[in-house]
Amino acid sequence: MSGKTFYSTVKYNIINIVFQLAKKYGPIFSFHFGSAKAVVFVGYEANKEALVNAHYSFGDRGPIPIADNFQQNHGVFLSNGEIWKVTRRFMLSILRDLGMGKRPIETRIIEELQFLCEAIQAYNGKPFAKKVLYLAAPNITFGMLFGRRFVYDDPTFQRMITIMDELVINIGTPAAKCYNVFPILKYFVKEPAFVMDRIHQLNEILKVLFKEAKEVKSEASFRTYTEAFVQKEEREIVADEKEKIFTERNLLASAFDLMLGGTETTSTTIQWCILFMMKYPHIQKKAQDEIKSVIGLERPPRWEDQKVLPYCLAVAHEAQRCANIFQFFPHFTPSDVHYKDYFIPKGTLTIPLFSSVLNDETQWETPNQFNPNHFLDADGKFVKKDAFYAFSKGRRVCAGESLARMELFLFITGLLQKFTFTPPPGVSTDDLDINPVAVFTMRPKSYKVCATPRQ
Ligand code: HEM
Repeated sequence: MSGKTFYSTVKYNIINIVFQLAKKYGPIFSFHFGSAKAVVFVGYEANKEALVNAHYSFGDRGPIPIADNFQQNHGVFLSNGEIWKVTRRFMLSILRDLGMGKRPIETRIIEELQFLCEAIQAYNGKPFAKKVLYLAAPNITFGMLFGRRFVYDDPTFQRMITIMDELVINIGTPAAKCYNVFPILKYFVKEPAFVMDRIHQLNEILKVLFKEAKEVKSEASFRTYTEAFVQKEEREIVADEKEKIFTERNLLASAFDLMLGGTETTSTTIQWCILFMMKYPHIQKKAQDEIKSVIGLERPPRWEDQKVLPYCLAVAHEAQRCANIFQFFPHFTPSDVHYKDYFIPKGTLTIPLFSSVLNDETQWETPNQFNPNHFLDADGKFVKKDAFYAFSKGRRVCAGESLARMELFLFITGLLQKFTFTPPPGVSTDDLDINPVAVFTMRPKSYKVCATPRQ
């Protein structure tokens, strides 16, 4: 357990404010959000009730105008109704067919881990920026979309990463957040136009990559999400269905969802984890000792090793809990709801506050500390925690959860197997800043890290 309090150092901590409000008004309360009313769910019990037990009542996606401008009720993240239902079902089944959470993707992740280790090794123990830790996860998603990986300095790869980065920053600026509440501000805020421009650029790149991928002949019925989607599109045209769902518009929108879901989230969590490992070297050492004694330093970790590496698995989960990259995601009531003693009208914005569950003191022994023991029993065995809401729960639960879990365990364990991570010379563990930067996600601030190969 770390001696330092995690959240005592986090300035402007909205969660603490919300907990104070919940103490005064109860775990479900409303406030005015621009001209609209929003209902907030605070803590484990309230969120479980809303997201799991009453998931149909609170299962629509709430509006995020800056992103709705380009998704226009397509894809999965930001859509509702029939298009969401059909596209989500299709996405989940294709990702499963492509091996999400199973051996084919495991093999791909382990291969990508070697490339990441080589990129880190090239710094020869000298400091490198956290950006390097961002490079591996996108290639897993890109493989599912385009059927290939990219070398890290490939200009198209770099351009896609840069665009995603610019989008994540610009969707989350204070001005963009104001625009989301008051869309009338569109004439005064630069972000909506900037975001649309980058989406346009990204779509042009995607179209070229889809075309290139189509030219590769393969025996399999489909090799990528894109191929499976286009086959569906062709069948829909033949069947002449009126409400077409498998359109190019929806392909671009759902590919964007996979890119955002599959790059920013996992990569940012890896960056957080390495920061925590530098900050709490005794925890890093304990994880490394476990790896050395159980699988050694040569054979890459496998997914089934999670059963014999409980401490590493706990570190990956605790990194996610403390990183808390999505504090909440807006939901919406699809119809009038009579819930407990409340009447919540159709179309009300509801905010399940994941952070309030991940920091709920009734569920976590030391919610404000980085403490892998949260996920271990007295015998050191891994325990699943129902209050682990990093991926949300219920109807809108993250569509890439099993992929993300596998990536995080394998990348984090594989990195700790090969390297010891320390702050650059002249920087102490106390100097390491674990306050987040709030963009669309909660990111760690810029940092540099040294990686020393383990013998
Ligand atoms: C550390 C990694 C990840 C975290 C923490 C994460 C977290 C989340 C959260 C909190 C939501 C919103 C749920 C809600 O509205 O209640 C979400 C939705 C989603 N995620 Fe993830 N995610 C991760 C990785 C991924 C990956 C790897 C993919 C796909 C390859 C993905 C695809 C999606 C999609 C498509 C949705 C929209 C689901 C819907 O609205 O029906 N995510 N994720």
